[in-house]
Amino acid sequence: MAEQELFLPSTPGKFKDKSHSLHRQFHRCFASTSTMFLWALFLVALTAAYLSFQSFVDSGSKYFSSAWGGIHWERQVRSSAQIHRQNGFSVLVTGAAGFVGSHVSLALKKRGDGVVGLDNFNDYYDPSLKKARKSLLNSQNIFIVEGDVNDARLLAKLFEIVPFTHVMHLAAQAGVRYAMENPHSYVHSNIAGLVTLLEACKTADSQPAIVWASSSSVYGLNEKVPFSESDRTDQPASLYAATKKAGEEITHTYNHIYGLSITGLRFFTVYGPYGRPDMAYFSFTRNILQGKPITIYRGKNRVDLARDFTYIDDIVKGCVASLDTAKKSTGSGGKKRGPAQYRIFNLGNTSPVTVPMMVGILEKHLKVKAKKHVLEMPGNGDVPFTHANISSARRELGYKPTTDLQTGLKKFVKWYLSYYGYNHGKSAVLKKSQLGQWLADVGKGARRPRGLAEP
Ligand SMILES: O=C(O)[C@H]1O[C@H](OP(=O)(O)OP(=O)(O)OC[C@H]2O[C@@H](n3ccc(=O)[nH]c3=O)[C@H](O)[C@@H]2O)[C@H](O)[C@@H](O)[C@H]1O
Repeated sequence: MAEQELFLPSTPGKFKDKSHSLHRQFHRCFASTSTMFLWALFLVALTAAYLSFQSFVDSGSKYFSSAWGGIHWERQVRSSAQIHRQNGFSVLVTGAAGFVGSHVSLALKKRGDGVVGLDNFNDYYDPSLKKARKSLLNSQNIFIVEGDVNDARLLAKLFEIVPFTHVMHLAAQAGVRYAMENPHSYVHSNIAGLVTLLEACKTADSQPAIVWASSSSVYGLNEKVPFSESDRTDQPASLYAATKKAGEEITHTYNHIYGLSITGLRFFTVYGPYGRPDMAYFSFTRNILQGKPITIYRGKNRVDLARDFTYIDDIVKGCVASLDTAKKSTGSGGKKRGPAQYRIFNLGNTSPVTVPMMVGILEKHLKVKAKKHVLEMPGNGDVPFTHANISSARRELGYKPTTDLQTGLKKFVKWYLSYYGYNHGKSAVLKKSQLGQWLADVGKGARRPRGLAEP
């Protein structure tokens, strides 16, 4: 009985009650489990929806933030890449709205090659100058895609649309001293961007040959002159130089593993019309015309700094000759099929000029005396001098610079005054009569500077 009581309800009611409450509990429990299940399902669905929305936004952000894509865009890319000469190239020029990039693009297009530009139009210096270069290229039917070399999807798309035979890689974060202000921009463009581009090139079927811009700054603190390609390059003085040196090693790796044909060009302080406003000859011109002082750095023991200033037209010839002599890449679709060409050349002028002498030439062409502040070179990445040995480029590329600094700066000043006018930004320091003289002496055939009445 006691046992029975253990297993049977003492009263049916009680039992009934108990079973009912158990049933209710079970029901409640089931109900709450199913509610929980439904809630969980709802939460999972919500999370999934959120995540997929996020990834849509992430992947789509490129569409939102950049101007590429679409049928019209593809048509522009195809048309720009069209070749108009026998055995011509189709070239992707990165940094096409930049100084060297715009000049090289125009030269290639002029001789009938297909050219597609790529540029992110960043604001390292006045983007309106980049827009002006873009307009110039557009007028010659060169289309510049607005985008970043770090955008792998964009690069894949471009290679899908055009079977580029060559890539002229000139997009980079330039400037030696700015690396102390914004070091990450150098890593972003000169390292990460380079790798993204090489990945796209290596995967392409067939792979393009690559010519790209390294820098004289890789010679760093070397004292042996002139600088030869076989000299040591393991003591860079700036992060800029270090990223260019890293670029040389990285391109070598892609050459070795994937069979990409690589030509690296060590440019020596390139100057000329449509140049970079951050460079000394350009900012000095602006300051001299505005009556502002210029700072001239001087090395240890009061030694003048010197550069192997190289005129843009000579550099363009070196770039084009590099494309012409580049052998094909041997790989395709990410697989190497044999050893590929790997070259490095100095593209300099072989006649260094000191910074004070460069200022003297500007003063002569501008007919205005500079207000000079001479300052001990700060330890900000500068090197005391550069001087290129170009025998290798002469032999292999037929490279022969023909413009000395006098002539090159005369052409630059002529362009500067026709582009900006003589009172770029601030009040003019040149009188109209002085300008008339200048036009007679220097600017024969030049357009009258903007905003200036006939002298
Ligand atoms: O060959 C290169 O690979 C590099 O060339 C260029 O660098 P640099 O040779 O340093 O040119 P740039 O700045 O014009 O200074 C010229 C001289 O003026 C001196 N300088 C400069 C500024 C100033 O205010 N005062 C001054 O004396 C300065 O001390 C120096 O002695 C490119 O910018 C760089 O991107 C890279 O391509």
